Amino acid sequence: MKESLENLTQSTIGQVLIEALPYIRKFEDKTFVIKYGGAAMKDEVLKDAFAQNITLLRKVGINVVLVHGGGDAITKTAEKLDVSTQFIHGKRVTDKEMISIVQMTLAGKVNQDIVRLISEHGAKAVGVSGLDANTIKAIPCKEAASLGLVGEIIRINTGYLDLLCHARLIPVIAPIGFDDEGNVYNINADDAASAIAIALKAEKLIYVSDVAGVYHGETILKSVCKAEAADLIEDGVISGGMIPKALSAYKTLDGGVKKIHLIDGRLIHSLLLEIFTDQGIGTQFVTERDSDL
Ligand SMILES: Nc1ncnc2c1ncn2[C@@H]1O[C@H](COP(=O)(O)OP(=O)(O)O)[C@@H](O)[C@H]1O
Ligand SMILES: CC(=O)N[C@@H](CCC(=O)OP(=O)(O)O)C(=O)O
Repeated sequence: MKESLENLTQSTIGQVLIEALPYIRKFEDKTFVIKYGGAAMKDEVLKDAFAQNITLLRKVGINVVLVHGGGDAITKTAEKLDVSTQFIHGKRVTDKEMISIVQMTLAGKVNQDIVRLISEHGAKAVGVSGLDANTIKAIPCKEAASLGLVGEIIRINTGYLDLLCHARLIPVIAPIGFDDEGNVYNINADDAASAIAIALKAEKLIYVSDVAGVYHGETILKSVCKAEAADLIEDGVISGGMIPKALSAYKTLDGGVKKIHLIDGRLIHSLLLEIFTDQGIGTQFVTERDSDL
């Protein structure tokens, strides 16, 4: 009995690996932008598994570009320094003192921790702050009067990111931007991932977050089109942090990226399941109902 169960397990494992083959062939040399956030950035086991997943994607020939968040880490650093934090519609009010904290936390600590973890698993990651090689050029966002130094991206230096990808390195990008006047801007990580995916003409943008997908009541929507999302936002079904995520997803679709997924970072190996299995997981954002699935 034990032997047959072992056989069954082996055959299942074999089946899963074989299922991955067409995807590995299809995605070789394609660019995937991954927005890394939520529990997969905090829990030690999930962090480790995520770094393994990223390493595997790179090793099978996918150009992986990571854009990380770190909102909680910024808030914690600010608290330690006795600086209070305020958000307006999900975006942090950022004055001169806060932008130093953002830069220090994202580019100095969060970014380098991710680079180290990926390197431990055998891929080579390069930390990229948006200021490095002029990667993220920004202007003050439309709400600058209330938000301060929060930026809207106007240009991505794709040359530098392409160079890293061609060298089979993994860019790990901290979402801060610069302008010609020497200002540094705090940029929402979902917005940064969107702009980078469009600029790199990515095959996919994947948001790794803390939910199983977009919920409508108890149901996880397998896909959600632009018109439905607008209704769900209007009805308050999509709220809070999901609003900027959904809006940035449709902006990315409009910018030419065809596949945008939201997956559950609390589920171990969710990235591999999404990319390399037939069923996929989470929610796909699509332009029109039943398109692009
Ligand atoms: N309809 C919805 N489906 C799923 N999550 C939703 C929905 N409406 C609001 N949310 C909230 O959006 C959050 C995800 O946004 P956010 O916390 O900003 O993610 P991240 O930190 O990964 O960028 C979820 O944890 C959930 O609380
Ligand atoms: C303007 C703005 O709000 N920037 C974000 C940048 C980090 C981020 O987006 O992190 P998460 O993805 O973890 O939320 C912030 O200061 O928190």
